[in-house]
Amino acid sequence: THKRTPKDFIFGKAIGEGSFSTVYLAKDIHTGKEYAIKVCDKRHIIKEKKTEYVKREKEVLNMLAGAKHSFVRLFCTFQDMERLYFVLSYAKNGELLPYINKVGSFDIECTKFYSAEILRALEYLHGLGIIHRDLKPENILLDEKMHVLITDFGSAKILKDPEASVTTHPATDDSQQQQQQQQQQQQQQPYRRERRGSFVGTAQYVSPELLTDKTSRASDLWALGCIIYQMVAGLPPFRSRSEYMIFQKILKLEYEIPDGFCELARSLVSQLLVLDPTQRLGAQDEHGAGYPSIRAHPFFEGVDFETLHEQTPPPIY
Ligand SMILES: NC(=O)Nc1ccc2c(c1)=C(Cc1cc(-c3cccc(C(=O)NCCN4CCCCC4)c3)c[nH]1)C(=O)N=2
Repeated sequence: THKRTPKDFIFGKAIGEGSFSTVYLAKDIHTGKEYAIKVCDKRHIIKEKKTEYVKREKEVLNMLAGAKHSFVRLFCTFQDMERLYFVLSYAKNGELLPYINKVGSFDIECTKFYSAEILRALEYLHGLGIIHRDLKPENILLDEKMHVLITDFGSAKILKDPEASVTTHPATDDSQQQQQQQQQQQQQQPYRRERRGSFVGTAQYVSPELLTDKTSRASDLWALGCIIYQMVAGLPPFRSRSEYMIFQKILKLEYEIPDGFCELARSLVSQLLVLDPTQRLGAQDEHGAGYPSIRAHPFFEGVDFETLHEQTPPPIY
């Protein structure tokens, strides 16, 4: 097939906004197929010193080419003078977040199903030595049949030695960190520390170690805990009017379980929202062998993890 250009597509509405990109619904003129095309402005990426993030996203998407489901696929890339184009899967039902907001909170069957689909995706991702690092309901998409497609790997980390459970970065001094955090508050941007190799995702889902410069696959397990909490309660566990206040609550593990919160979900969430990443449920499971200790939690009683993708997702109402 010849190298595509923007002229091969009819661009429709914007369906997503990344920090350095806009995602458009687009139709391939030749096949009529719909895609999501992520368009990145070259000048902005260079100015913000984010070329590494764009390269990393393409590298991870290529590593995921063998995954049969659970992740958006990268079909092709091309560029023109001003922009880079990533032709990605179009997830017809969009992000998980509007569904949580629409129904207020998920019932237990929905929470179990979608938590299990996200866990299966993390097992595959971590099995390849990839940490997502910005997992949140906006990056969990739903395909035409309402199955999960994980997206946005711009913040991902590829562990060189997947056996290494934690990688560390030289910590910045507090004053520099606080100053940067105050800067971030004004911008209300996803909190990314502007230092070589260091970043964090989005405040509400950031694990404590991401704030103290240590990255591990357990960071995604923390985000999973936050997302399960949010499916049950309707809101994320750590909330405040500023990102800095959210970080303080995370580091103090300051969150509440509302009345009526399902006891089994509370038990699972409390074993994932653990400050020490090595003590989180699943953190001690053997690398590359999935998360048997999370699957075994009573919350997932009755879930058949091996046939999730063949199952009809429970209705969200
Ligand atoms: N940062 C990223 O990588 N972002 C990406 C990447 C790939 C990608 C991506 C984002 C996609 C986002 C997306 C957004 C949408 C969408 C946008 C606006 C509206 C809708 C929509 O109305 N969906 C119907 C379901 N709604 C949901 C909420 C309740 C009412 C009914 C979908 C569909 N797909 C996508 O399909 N593929």
